[in-house]
Amino acid sequence: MNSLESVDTVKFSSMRPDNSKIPKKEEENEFKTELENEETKSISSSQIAKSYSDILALIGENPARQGLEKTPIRAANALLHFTKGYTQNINDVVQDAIFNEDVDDMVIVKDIDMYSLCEHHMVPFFGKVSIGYLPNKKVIGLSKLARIVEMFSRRLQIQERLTVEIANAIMEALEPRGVGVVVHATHMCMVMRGVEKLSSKTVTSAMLGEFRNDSKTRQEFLSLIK
Ligand SMILES: Nc1nc2c(ncn2[C@@H]2O[C@H](COP(=O)(O)OP(=O)(O)OP(=O)(O)O)[C@@H](O)[C@H]2O)c(=O)[nH]1
Ligand SMILES: [Zn+2]
Repeated sequence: MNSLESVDTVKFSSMRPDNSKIPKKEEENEFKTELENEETKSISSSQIAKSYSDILALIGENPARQGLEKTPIRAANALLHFTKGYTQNINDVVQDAIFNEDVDDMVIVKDIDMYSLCEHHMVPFFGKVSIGYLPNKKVIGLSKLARIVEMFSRRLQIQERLTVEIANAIMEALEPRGVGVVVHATHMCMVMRGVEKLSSKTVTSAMLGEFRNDSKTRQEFLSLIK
C-alpha cells in the first residue's frame, strides 16, 4: 500500500478489515473523550504528513531541506483544519442556542465569510453566505448560523451541495416557516488553473418552505441581502 492509500484508509474508509462498518465520525464522537479525539487527530496528522513528504519529493523538491523540514506536518494540520467539519455534527454546533420567542418577521445574517475546498481538485473556493429564515416561535443564536456554515464548508464540497446542506440543517434544527440561503463564491480551480477566469463568480441558492412557495418572501429576502 502506498502512503496516499494509507491516508485514504485512515480518514475516509468506512469498513473495517472484518467488513463490519466503522461508525460515522458523528456517531463515533459521541463516545469519544476529548483526549481520544486529540489522539486520533495526532495519528491522522502524522500519517498525512508522511504523504505530504512523498508529494514534496514527487514534485522534485527536497523534503529534507531546511525550509521544508516542518512543511509536511504544517500542511497536514492545515488540511485537518480545512476538513474539520467532518468531526462536527449539528447538535454539537447548535447546542442549546434555540430560544422560544414570539417573533415571526424575517431574520437575516448576510455576508458570512466562507472558505471551502472543491471536491474535484481540492483547491479552495471561497466567498460569502447569506442566510434568512422566518421564525416559527423559535429563534437560533446568530453565531450558530455562522457555525453551521463552518461545519459544512470545512469539508470537500461542491457549492450546490454546501448551499442545500446549510438550508436543510437550519430547517431541521429550528423548524422555521422557511429558509433561504444564497452563496456567492470564487473557485480557485477556475482562476489558478483550468479555464483561468479571474473574475468569474458562482451564485447558488436554496429556498425552502415559504421562501420557495411565496415569491414575496423570496423577493424580500433577495432584496435585503443585496
Ligand atoms: N457544479 C460544480 N462544479 C464544480 C464545483 N467546483 C468545481 N467544479 C467543476 O468540476 C468540474 C470537473 O470537471 P472535469 O472535466 O472532471 O475536471 P477538469 O478537467 O479539471 O476540468 P476543468 O476545470 O475544466 O479543467 C469542472 O468543470 C469544475 O469547474 C462546484 O462547486 N460545483
Ligand atoms: Zn475544483
